[in-house]
Order: sequence, then C-alpha cells, then structure tokens
Amino acid sequence: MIKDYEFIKSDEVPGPTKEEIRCLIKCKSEVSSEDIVLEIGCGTGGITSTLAEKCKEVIAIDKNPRAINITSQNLEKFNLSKKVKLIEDDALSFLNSEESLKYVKNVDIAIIGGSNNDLEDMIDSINSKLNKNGKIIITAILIDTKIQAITKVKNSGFKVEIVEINVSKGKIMERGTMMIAQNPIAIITATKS
Ligand SMILES: C[S@@+](CC[C@H](N)C(=O)[O-])C[C@H]1O[C@@H](n2cnc3c(N)ncnc32)[C@H](O)[C@@H]1O
Repeated sequence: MIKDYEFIKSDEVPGPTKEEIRCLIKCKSEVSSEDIVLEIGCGTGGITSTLAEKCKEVIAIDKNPRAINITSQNLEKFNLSKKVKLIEDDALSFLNSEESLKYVKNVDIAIIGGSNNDLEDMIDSINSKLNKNGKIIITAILIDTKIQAITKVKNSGFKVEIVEINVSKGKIMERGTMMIAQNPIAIITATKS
C-alpha cells in the first residue's frame, strides 16, 4: 500500500484519501487483475493509484485541471501511468457524451469521491455502464451525501453495505503517544445484482 507521505501533494487539490480508507476501499471493492475501474473525482490520485496497482485499467475523471496534473505526476512516480486513462471534464457531462463510449463501458468497479450536486444522475449513468455484480463505491463525508447515496442505490435495486470509519492515528512524542482523530467517512458499497 502506498503511504500517504509518498504522494506528491498540492494545497489546491484535495487528497490523497488516507491510507486506512484506501485499504478499506481496496478490500471492499474486491478488485482483481481483470477489473476495469472508473473513478469520479481522482483528486491527488490516491485511490486511482491504489487500485491501479492491482486492476487491469483505471479511467479517472476530474473536472479540476490541477487534480489531473497532480494525479498524472503521482502515476508517473509510482510507475502506473500506462494503466490509467486520465480525463479532465465534468464527470456527468463526460459520461453522457459520445466520447465516453470509447473509454467507459463494461465497468467492474466505479468509485465516486466527488460529485457536486449530480450524485443521483451520476449513479444512473454509471449503472448503465456497470457489469452484472459490478460495484459502485461512494465515499462521503457530508451527512446529506450519505443519505442521498444510500437512498439512490437502494431504490435502484443495488445490494447496499455502509460502513462509517473513525480513524485515529498515533503521533509518537517524547512523553507519550497522542491519538489524532481524522474526519469520520462513510464507505457505501452498492453491488449490482
Ligand atoms: C475529495 S477529492 C478526491 C480525492 C481522491 N480520492 C484522492 O485519493 O486523491 C474529490 C475530487 O472530486 C472532483 N469532483 C467533484 N465533482 C466533480 C464532478 N462533477 N466531475 C469531476 N470531478 C469532480 C474534485 O475536483 C476533487 O478533485
């Protein structure tokens, strides 16, 4: 697993998703060497890099050119560039475009880490390109996003699992170890039946 400190970072781009959360996403996704992964909102490239180490191919989309740039630098650093197609665009516009048909079809795993106000439409669009038994994994910090995501995937007929993770990481100091809490984050895993 790539460590958080190994990623090239930028103040203008969120991420990388913390190592413990990336571990869980990798585990919950059950990613294999045959899988085609779609990531919406690649940010710094934390999840893209983690899954690219194992899967066949990642199509990673971000509307922020700086995110695409920093993800590209990280993929280069970890020697994963060949496995990843980077797309700079608004995810929903891209998924609904003709061009997307060239790259996004028969998806096995889709990760949604950024969606603005388009989450429900995004889930519909991804669902139309998702293989049977494929998974959509949504990471959410806002309570509102969690509720919206769970309601949508449940009503769309997916099998749904949700875990909320509260990680505290030890900071070792001279006089003892202090546990530093990270933001709670929900991982919603929706499996297509
Ligand atoms: C929290 S960051 C993801 C961090 C990433 N998982 C990582 O490990 O580095 C969310 C990203 O989603 C992107 N984003 C938000 N809404 C989007 C949309 N509609 N289309 C494409 N990208 C979007 C943002 O630009 C941002 O870079």
